[in-house]
Amino acid sequence: MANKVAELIFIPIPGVGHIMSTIGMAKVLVNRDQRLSITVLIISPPFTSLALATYIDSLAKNAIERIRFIELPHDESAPKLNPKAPFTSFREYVDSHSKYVRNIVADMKNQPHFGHLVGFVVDILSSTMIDVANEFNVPTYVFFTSNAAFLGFKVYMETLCADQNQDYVIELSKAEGEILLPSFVKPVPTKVLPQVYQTEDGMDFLMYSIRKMREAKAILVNTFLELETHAIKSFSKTNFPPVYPVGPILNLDGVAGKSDDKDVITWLDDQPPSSVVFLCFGSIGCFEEVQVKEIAYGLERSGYRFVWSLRRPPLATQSFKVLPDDFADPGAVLPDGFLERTKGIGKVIGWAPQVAMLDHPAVGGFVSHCGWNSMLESLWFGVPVATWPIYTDQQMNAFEMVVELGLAVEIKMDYQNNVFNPEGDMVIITAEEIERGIRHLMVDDEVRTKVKEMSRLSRASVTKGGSSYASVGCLVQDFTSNIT
Ligand SMILES: O=c1ccn([C@@H]2O[C@H](COP(=O)(O)OP(=O)(O)O[C@H]3O[C@H](CO)[C@@H](O)[C@H](O)[C@H]3O)[C@@H](O)[C@H]2O)c(=O)[nH]1
Repeated sequence: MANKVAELIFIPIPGVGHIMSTIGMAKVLVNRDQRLSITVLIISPPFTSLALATYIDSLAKNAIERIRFIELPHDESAPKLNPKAPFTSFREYVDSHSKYVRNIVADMKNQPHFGHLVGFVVDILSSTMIDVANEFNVPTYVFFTSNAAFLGFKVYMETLCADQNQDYVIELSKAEGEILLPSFVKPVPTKVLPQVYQTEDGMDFLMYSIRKMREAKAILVNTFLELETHAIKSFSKTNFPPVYPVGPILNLDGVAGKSDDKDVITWLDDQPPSSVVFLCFGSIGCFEEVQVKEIAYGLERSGYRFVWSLRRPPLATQSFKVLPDDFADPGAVLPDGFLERTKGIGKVIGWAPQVAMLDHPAVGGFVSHCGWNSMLESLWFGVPVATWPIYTDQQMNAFEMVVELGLAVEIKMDYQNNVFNPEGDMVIITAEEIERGIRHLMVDDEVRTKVKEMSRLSRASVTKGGSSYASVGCLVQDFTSNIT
């Protein structure tokens, strides 16, 4: 009886943008085939994040059939995050949990109700767990939470490093101009390449993780063929493991925030259709006070109704130990009288019920940091985006959305802020640029029409007969092929 069940071990990393879609992937799989059973091992976060803690808490409260969650012990002796080597230290932190993974899986395998272990599904940031999967003689699959074009960039950089040396590649990516990447049709300006990979730490991580990914049996990417046709096809010319576009994988239940979440939805109920601009910068995005004020002026001048999710940066002394949180009093950083003057037309909130807001007919435009989940959510609900990327993949996502695919308008594509890059130059986007971007966002019918069409395609891709539906079918077949 037991061997009729195919068991998978999922190891997401503790970050809102990663864990939610990885668990979303698990849900898609168990809903697709009832012979699948999944254990998700939750690594305790090495930083304080209310949003993440709330999400992890919610997992224990809302049981999902055939998915069990196991929180790994919080290990005080685990390596600490080092702001000077964020990638390497985060990887080491995650890797130090291998011993718990090994023990838990060995234990589960001894239990009578446990089925047939068929594989591990890991994140790029937990790719060392491939070694643990090997100890159990099962293959590993990587679930890549960003997009195919960005994955293509990483693979290309790793290939270049194998041909040249790492320092040469870092210098190349810093040089002004454009670079041809196999996963993009258009030349990519080097100014949108992630600064985090222009350091030894970033490049070491990139090299390590892509090499590890080469050991995987397949790569699952949270994207769909109709959106990233070129990028997805570009992998067929490489010797990278097979890439399966399985998305969009969305968490349509949203991430519960505070109890007053409902107020903003009630407020939206009273606004005209497509009249409200929604500003939100993901689970980590935040700005210095001087930039906050420019946003406020830009919004006010645009005259549009708005909902603005404004988050407080961590204190410098808390660097990497605490993630952005809601302001106790946002008025303290906003221009004098701003909240009073905009009372009738706008709302400043903390953590936003983003999915419910994008689904609301009153929301007509989304100013976003271009985190990949936010991009997929905006496309799903057909809400056009104005791009304001902050770090990692976001500048390239903005370029892909605006230039490569024509599915967004630009406020900025190459912005990086000081909160996460204290040694970089302080760049301020002015109120004029913000006002211009918002006006463009709210009146550009061409982009709006394209986004609506992509919304239709994104929904079609995950329904029976769709491209991602077919990819998931192939994977399920693979997972279940050895059970009787
Ligand atoms: O106030 C908020 C802010 C965020 N969200 C949700 O949180 C998720 C945020 O995900 P994403 O848009 O991808 O942003 P990040 O949290 O910044 O995600 C990280 O992970 C992504 C996937 O790898 C990357 O693309 C990003 O650059 C990286 O920062 C989305 O589902 C949002 O709906 C809310 O519900 N309310």
